[in-house]
Amino acid sequence: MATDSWALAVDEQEAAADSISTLQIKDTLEENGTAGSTVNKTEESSTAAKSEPDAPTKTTDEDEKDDKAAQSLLNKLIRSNLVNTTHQVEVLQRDPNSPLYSVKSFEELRLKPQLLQGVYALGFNRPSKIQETALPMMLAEPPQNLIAQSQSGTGKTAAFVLAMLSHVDPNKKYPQCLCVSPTYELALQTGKVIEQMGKHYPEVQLVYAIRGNKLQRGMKLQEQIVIGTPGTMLDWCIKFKFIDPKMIKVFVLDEADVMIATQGHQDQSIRIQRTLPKDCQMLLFSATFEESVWNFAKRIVPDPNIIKLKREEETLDTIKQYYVQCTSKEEKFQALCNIYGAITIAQAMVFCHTRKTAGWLAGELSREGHQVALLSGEMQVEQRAAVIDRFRDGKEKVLVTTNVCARGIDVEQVSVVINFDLPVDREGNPDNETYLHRIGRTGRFGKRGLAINMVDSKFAMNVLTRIQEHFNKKIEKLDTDDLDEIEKISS
Ligand SMILES: Nc1ncnc2c1ncn2[C@@H]1O[C@H](COP(=O)(O)OP(=O)(O)OP(=O)(O)O)[C@@H](O)[C@H]1O
Repeated sequence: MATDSWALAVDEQEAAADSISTLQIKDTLEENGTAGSTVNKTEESSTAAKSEPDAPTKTTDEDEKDDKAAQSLLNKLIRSNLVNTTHQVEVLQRDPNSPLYSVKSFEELRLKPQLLQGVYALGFNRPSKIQETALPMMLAEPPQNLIAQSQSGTGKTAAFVLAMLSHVDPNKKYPQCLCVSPTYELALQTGKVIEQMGKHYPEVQLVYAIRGNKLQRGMKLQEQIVIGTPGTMLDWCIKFKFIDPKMIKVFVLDEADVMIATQGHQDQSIRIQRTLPKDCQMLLFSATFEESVWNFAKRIVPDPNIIKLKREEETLDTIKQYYVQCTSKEEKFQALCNIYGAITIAQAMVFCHTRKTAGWLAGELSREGHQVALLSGEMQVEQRAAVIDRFRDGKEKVLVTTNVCARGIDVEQVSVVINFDLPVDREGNPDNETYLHRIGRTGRFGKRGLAINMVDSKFAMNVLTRIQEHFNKKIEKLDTDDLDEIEKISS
């Protein structure tokens, strides 16, 4: 296929994606004026969050698009620290005979002093678990390829940013590192980390290869690091030749699991990769590692070392589970009020099936005098981040949300989870995984948690029974008209 025809196809694809969404980025996110960033922000929009502010209230979870990119951005926006992890690192070396290095301090990595200063300025005292093993591999000579998987917030971004900054030659004024991110906003977030970590290394410059950042035809980029989305990056390499791919030393593909969720991104990334020299270091990161991600990773990264951080098994062992039998949503609301009247609940998350129910319930609860936060799919990502942030700070005591909206978001201090509606999939079958994930968050770190399920129909009772069977754990019946009985559950 001629270069121009596929580039046109990419353009059309991106334009179509852009027209769906209208995410506004807060000023704080757009402060990218430093380190030579040449970004034209006026034309940007994104596929990260498909918000529909004027759309009528939808009634099914189906409408609440499980948008991985939005979720990932949300987690980044609200996170101020490393995720607490006791996970084990699993390492698969390309050459099992070569010694495996891991470092316990940043000094051991012999970083450039400007970069060490940047690391400390960010408040990092020591490498995170994934960084302990990944950094020596990434900084090794000759460079090693790496596929790394660990949950969000474990320090992957900081690790590859440090690797890119370490590998560039600031005296050479052309691109040497390419970093591909699934969306404009995620690229911007990574760019921010590059700017912060490279704060004391101003000779290294960064440019954003994103739609709307229009460069003059025929120009050659002078910045050493280019970060962007696959379509534009590909154009800049092949169609416009702003970048000479043959000079690239490090290629990073971030958020591979999000990347493959967008049609076309996979092909574009592979096409970029094919233009790079054989000895270019290929690094791929992903929060999850299902088969599709793995297949993609293998095509992008030849002869990889592989690092995996195992996710902690969620368990229902430390959680007391109850159900309350009702006949309507009004009765469920009353039961909820009774529970609140009888026991002191530090913070609770209440899950509803639809946005409509969530909105209604939040309204009723605040009329009862509760400090309620509502997290809903129609909110823009940044509004959602603000809501979670306030809840995490304890400004609100109850967070009402829908399952889709809150998936993958960790609020660890919650002591009670209430399933106002039980989680079901689109066919109406019990969604055991979501149940475990919702409930599992209450019993973290050995603390005892409490989960209360509201049942208002034969259908819901059947779902509950199947959940019980699946986990082989009894869910006790709770009579919410009996205050003594409710009091007992909190002891
Ligand atoms: N060694 C470290 N010490 C302290 N904080 C760190 C360290 N490494 C990273 N962090 C901080 O922890 C948070 C998560 O790190 P980072 O964004 O690199 O994780 P991630 O695995 O890339 O997550 P995501 O997949 O969501 O991007 C950030 O706020 C980052 O500044």
